[in-house]
Amino acid sequence: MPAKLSVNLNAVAMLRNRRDLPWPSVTALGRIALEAGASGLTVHPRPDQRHVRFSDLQPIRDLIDDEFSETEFNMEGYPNEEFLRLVETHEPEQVTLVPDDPAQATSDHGWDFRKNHNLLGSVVGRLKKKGFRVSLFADGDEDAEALRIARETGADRIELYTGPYGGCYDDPEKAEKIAAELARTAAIAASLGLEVNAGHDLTVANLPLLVKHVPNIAEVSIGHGLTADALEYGMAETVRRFRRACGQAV
Ligand SMILES: CC(=O)[C@@H](O)[C@H](O)COP(=O)(O)O
Ligand SMILES: NCC(=O)COP(=O)(O)O
Repeated sequence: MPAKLSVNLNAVAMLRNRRDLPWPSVTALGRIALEAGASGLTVHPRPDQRHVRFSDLQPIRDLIDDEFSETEFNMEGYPNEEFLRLVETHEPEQVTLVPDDPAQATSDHGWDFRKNHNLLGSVVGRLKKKGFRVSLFADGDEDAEALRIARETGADRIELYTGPYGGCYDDPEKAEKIAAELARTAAIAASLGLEVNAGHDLTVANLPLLVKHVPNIAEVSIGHGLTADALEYGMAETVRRFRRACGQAV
């Protein structure tokens, strides 16, 4: 089954925030992405609202409910009380928990599952009680014990952090090596009953090798590289290009 594509709208929101004007519209670009066959929309409402604002969340929820009910909303964030309240208010189908410090420039590492198993156990328990699918951001080099701990939190999925893989755009040998390590981690995760997502710095160029090595990726969430391409090809054509790169028949 080819990986599904969830379009991350952070970069669209970042562009919108440059001026006190309502364009580019996060929901308008989200609609084009879903019309072109994306399986969902992802946002990462950071505490400083540098890009996606809390006021963007309900319009995205309404867009999916009213016009694309077969697609999904995925919210990413650090599980502080503010974020958990946003999740419980806007009810995304999936919540992706990341260990980000508010001052971080971007998400650049996964959870230390051994160190955070109490925090994650309690937060995942709260989210599972409310029926959310929970994914935990992972470095992708975890051993079986760490992945077992991740599974024992009650989480449904891990999301492989593919930043280092994306950074190998000029080093095919290193890309191959990292893809093989991600495949190893994904296979152990699957054997423990965890589904596998992936995301960060993925592009049309690097997706084919990743999905070849890691055929059990359920969903990739992509924003930066996809938005860059959308400036060149338009959002609709870009989503089709990324879907093909995931191995989808388009
Ligand atoms: C979790 C992850 O890798 C990305 O989805 C993250 O949302 C990127 O955040 P910025 O768009 O703020 O860089
Ligand atoms: N979880 C990854 C994501 O949503 C987007 O990451 P990027 O493509 O903006 O690097």
